[in-house]
Amino acid sequence: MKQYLELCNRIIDEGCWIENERTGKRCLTVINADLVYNVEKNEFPLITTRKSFWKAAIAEMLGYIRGFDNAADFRKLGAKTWDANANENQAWLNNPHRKGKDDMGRVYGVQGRAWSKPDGGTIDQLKKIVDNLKKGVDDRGEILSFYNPGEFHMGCLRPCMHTHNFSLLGDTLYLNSFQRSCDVPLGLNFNQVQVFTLLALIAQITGKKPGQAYHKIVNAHIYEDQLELMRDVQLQREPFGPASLSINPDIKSLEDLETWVTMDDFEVLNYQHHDAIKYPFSV
Ligand SMILES: Nc1nc(=O)c2c([nH]1)NC[C@@H]1CN(c3ccc(C(=O)N[C@@H](CCC(=O)O)C(=O)O)cc3)CN21
Ligand SMILES: O=c1ccn([C@H]2C[C@H](O)[C@@H](COP(=O)(O)O)O2)c(=O)[nH]1
Repeated sequence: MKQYLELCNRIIDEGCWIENERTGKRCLTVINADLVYNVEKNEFPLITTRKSFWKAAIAEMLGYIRGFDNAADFRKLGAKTWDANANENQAWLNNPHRKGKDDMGRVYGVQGRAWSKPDGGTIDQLKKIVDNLKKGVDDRGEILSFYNPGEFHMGCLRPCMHTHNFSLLGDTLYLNSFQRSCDVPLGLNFNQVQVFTLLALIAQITGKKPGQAYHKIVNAHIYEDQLELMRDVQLQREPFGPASLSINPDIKSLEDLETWVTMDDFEVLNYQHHDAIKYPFSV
């Protein structure tokens, strides 16, 4: 929580106002933030100065693991977060690659599970990582990348958290996650949960101990219509102590994650929080 508050305060104290063409809004922006989550000690990085809808964040991550390309599939798991980008952005609605209502195109998990090869066929990046880690192998290239510039025109949004790089030191699994663009009031609340949970889950299904997750953010911003709520409401609240995450121990394989796992398999313990805040969302 401390590192989240420090980043919010830094944006407010030192941020630069930058015009964003895609959304038509101004963003108060800083460059570079490094957040660390202690997964080993189960210090779940949940925001306490407002209610966090952490189940939707985990549902989103599970959808990426499953390679979903459709906002309706995310909704069924419990995340409405892709509805707007799939159905309300004019540039995407006009895009000939859009396959109809709720289609997101070749984004995130599609790249993670079915990266197209130039000579035909696809690459399942996640399966290769899980298979290697299970065998105790870290080839120094255990990288899950959603960032495929050759297919940006076939998706509704370029991935923000675009790369997850796993590392094994003995029996301990580490994760470095890279994010190019971060909506700090809305997105980061989700992204922190996702980085933590991704390491916890991959460690669990590969039989490794989770260590630290390192989350690097490049462009961290607050949209102009979110600033007042952040500065005058959320940042005026006293944070509560940390929560922890409990994951169903019966989840043992990538196939389990792909088939029967639901949000009922996740529980948060000791979550004390202030009231929800409804931040404006920019499509
Ligand atoms: N401008 C913008 N910010 C983002 O954070 C973002 C995007 N666009 N586009 C792609 C995804 C979608 N994400 C989202 C979308 C919506 C919420 C959101 O509305 N959260 C609310 C309520 C969540 C709920 O009820 O489940 C929140 O209070 O956190 C969060 C993240 C993160 N990403
Ligand atoms: O996981 C996510 C996904 C998206 N965001 C935010 C960051 C930006 O505010 C927008 C994406 O806009 P771009 O013009 O493509 O940078 O969505 C996030 O914080 N986390």
